[in-house]
Amino acid sequence: MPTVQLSHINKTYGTARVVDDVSFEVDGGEIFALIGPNGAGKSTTIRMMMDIIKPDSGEILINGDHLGEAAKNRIGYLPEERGLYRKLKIIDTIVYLASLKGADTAAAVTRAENMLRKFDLFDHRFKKIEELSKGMGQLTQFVVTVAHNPDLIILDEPFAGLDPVNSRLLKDTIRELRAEGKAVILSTHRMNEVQEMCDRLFMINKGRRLLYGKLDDIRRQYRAHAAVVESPTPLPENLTGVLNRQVKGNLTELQLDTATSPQALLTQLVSAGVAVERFEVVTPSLDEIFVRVVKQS
Ligand SMILES: Nc1ncnc2c1ncn2[C@@H]1O[C@H](COP(=O)(O)OP(=O)(O)OP(=O)(O)O)[C@@H](O)[C@H]1O
Repeated sequence: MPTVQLSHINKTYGTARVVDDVSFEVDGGEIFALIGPNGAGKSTTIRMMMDIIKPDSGEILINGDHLGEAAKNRIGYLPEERGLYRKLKIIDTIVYLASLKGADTAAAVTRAENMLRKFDLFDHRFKKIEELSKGMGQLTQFVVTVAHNPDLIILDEPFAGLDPVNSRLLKDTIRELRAEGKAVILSTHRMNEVQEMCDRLFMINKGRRLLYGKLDDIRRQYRAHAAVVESPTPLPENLTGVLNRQVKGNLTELQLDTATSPQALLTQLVSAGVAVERFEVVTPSLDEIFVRVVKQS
């Protein structure tokens, strides 16, 4: 059973349909990206998953259940606008919020303390939130988000403002949560992070689905008819199907016509006796796919 399942969700503000027939599901043990340009409908979709606002129509199920209190307690949400009570100590914040979620507070504290150790925040656990730096506050809020051991973890721009070391620590921790079987939804504008972290994605624009599927499948689908060849000797001039070539040292990037597959090019190179040291089909980055797909829509 999927951890979260959205079926045919619609939301209209005034006359604007800001979420239009959106359906997707996220399973335990995966990191799922919810991406799209500004104003696409991501936050509205997340707010509906959190039951902060209601969809006009459609269904949202958490572990197969409708969004009641029990189902909502299975969610951990890190909002983009961070907000913890500034006068409260880290440890008290964790206890308070875990108890609000109906969790065993002792278990939540143990879980949180282990994470605080990882983030080098354990010695700060009796500090007030207002005494923390921005990055420390952000990591603390992440710990608070997952302390009650939720099944579904929704993270809105979780890496914003973190230094490279903390960013890596947080990435590792998110991967560990995936390994524990959690469903993680990552909403971000940083495509390199999606490419690095996520198994599947949903791209929304103007409330509608643009892309939905496995990251690898999507990147393969948008592969260009191009290949990069590394060879110590220049490539033959008379290769069939090559529209354009760019040479940089031992590397040559070849643009192919639509009738010529990269495999056919490789066969030609091998039969011409070229010493191919590396051969790579050019796969666009998610960033390039994002720009292309949004422009087309
Ligand atoms: N409370 C509201 N009342 C009216 N319109 C709203 C409301 N909330 C959001 N919208 C509109 O819904 C659309 C989607 O907004 P949403 O915040 O979901 O986008 P987003 O994808 O999260 O964008 P961003 O990446 O900029 O955060 C926008 O056109 C926005 O103006």
